[in-house]
Amino acid sequence: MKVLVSDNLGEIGIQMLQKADGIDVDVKTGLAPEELKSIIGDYDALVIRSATKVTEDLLQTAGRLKVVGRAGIGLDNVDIAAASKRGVVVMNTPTGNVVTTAEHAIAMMLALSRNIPRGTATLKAGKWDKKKLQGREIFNKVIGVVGFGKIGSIVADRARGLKMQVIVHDPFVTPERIEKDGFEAVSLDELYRRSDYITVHVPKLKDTIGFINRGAFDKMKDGVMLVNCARGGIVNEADLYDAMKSGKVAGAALDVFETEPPENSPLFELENFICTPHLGASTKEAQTNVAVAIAQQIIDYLTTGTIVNAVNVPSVTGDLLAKLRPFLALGDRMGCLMSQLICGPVKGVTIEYMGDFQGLDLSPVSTAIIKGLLTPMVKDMVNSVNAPIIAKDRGIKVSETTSADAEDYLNLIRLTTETTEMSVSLAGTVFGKNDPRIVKINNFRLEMTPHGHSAIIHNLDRPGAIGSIGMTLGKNNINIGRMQVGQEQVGHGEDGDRNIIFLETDTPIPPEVIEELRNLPLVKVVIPLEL
Ligand SMILES: NC(=O)c1ccc[n+]([C@@H]2O[C@H](COP(=O)([O-])OP(=O)(O)OC[C@H]3O[C@@H](n4cnc5c(N)ncnc54)[C@H](O)[C@@H]3O)[C@@H](O)[C@H]2O)c1
Ligand SMILES: O=C(O)[C@H](O)COP(=O)(O)O
Repeated sequence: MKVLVSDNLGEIGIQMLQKADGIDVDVKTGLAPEELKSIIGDYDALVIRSATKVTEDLLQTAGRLKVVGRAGIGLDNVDIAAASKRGVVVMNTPTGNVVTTAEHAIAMMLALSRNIPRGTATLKAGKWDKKKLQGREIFNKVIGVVGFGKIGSIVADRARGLKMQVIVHDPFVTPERIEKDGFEAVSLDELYRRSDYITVHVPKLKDTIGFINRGAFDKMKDGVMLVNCARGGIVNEADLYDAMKSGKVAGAALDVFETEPPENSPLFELENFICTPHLGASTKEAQTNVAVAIAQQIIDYLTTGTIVNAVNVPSVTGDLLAKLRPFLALGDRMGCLMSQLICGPVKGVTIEYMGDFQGLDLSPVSTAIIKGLLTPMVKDMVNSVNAPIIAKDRGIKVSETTSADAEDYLNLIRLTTETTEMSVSLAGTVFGKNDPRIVKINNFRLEMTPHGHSAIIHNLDRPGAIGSIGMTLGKNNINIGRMQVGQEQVGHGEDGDRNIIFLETDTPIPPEVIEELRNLPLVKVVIPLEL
């Protein structure tokens, strides 16, 4: 496995990757997009921060790429939809730099309030501007925190420690939750109206781009101070300039910009504007945290398939993976078997989880089923990242249910597929700890270990039927490794007059032998299977 580190990653992360068995690491930072494009085809994993742009164009040439690991939080520089379509897992490290970034927001607020950057610059320039640089206390001032996620909630907590009055706006967090943490939840308009300081900690989304704009500034208190250590573009820089010029905003501190690095920003000419070059996460501690986290996540994914902190596929930790593995294997095989039993375009899939699954999150199992079902249709294009997307693109409606009743089993997964031509249902279970079995196909009960070369044969339940099948295979030199016979249920547990025979053979059954079997008088249906 080859890993390319294309942005500055803490040395400890590079060392971890270098020490990992079976992993080769190249560190090539500052590459131009064309240079990166020319080499990305050699790599299984790409480790980035915010500088490398992972575009659709780049991904098109990244034939081997399995995972993009972001040492940090923001993924604005990654085309996640394009990565998902190509089956590339995108992971980040959502917690490693949150304390550091929250501290940066607090530092910006204090630096702004006490004119620290100007004090430093003027003094170094030989001036003693003591009179001009009078600041303001933050004690008892109102700070409005916009976005009460990981960073916003730490900022709120630190501001409380500084004896500020903290008000919070986050439409996706209940007021009860905000109040439980001891803060006042308010509407955005109220936050604008009451705050002496406003600090922004929201992601850059369709709804948050430019949402601190002229209209927002108009609603703010005169003399407000603004801090943005979240993402460039959340604050409209042209409107901020006007609001500062007019005196509405007494000071602003930006760590992030609409364009990074910003070129000739008019804000730079304003004395009460301070800034840092996207330094929010840049402390030794945070960079160690995110480097260690991403290196471990990449190693785990490449060596054991464990997925942690992926944004485009459910996280499956090693522990959970160990418990889920038998069900993942069963789900994948059930999907694969189903794809060979149906004909016609698939309209919908219903997955029923019945019985005891020890409280496990089964969404990865559903993805494994869909992947198994789609694999024969789209081959290598499908994997556990893009399976749900491909199903959706094909108009396949997937529904899941759970219930306590698992018939005679401890746990049972029933998969029903509706195509334009038929409806097929099959059920599987895990025996013991790790033994997947198919136990029902439509109304036929059986006990099938789903792997290898096999065939399903429907025959009339008459003397000589099974013998004729065995003879035909023997005559053609095909050894039966295992044979199971089940009976059709016609209702209330009664058996019908058809058998279903499941055969495992040592070698595939050639098409001409399948035809021979189909021509036997008591045989009705022969379906060859490769599982
Ligand atoms: N400057 C840096 O170096 C740096 C470092 C780390 C993170 N960040 C950025 O900081 C921001 C916050 O990161 P986080 O880890 O706290 O994210 P998070 O996902 O934990 O929290 C974001 C919060 O914003 C809320 N939110 C979403 N839309 C909102 C809206 N319209 N109004 C109010 N609240 C809204 C969400 O409900 C959520 O609680 C992100 O933009 C992230 O990219 C910057
Ligand atoms: O999203 C983040 O983690 C921060 O913006 C930090 O970005 P950086 O890793 O490029 O400093």
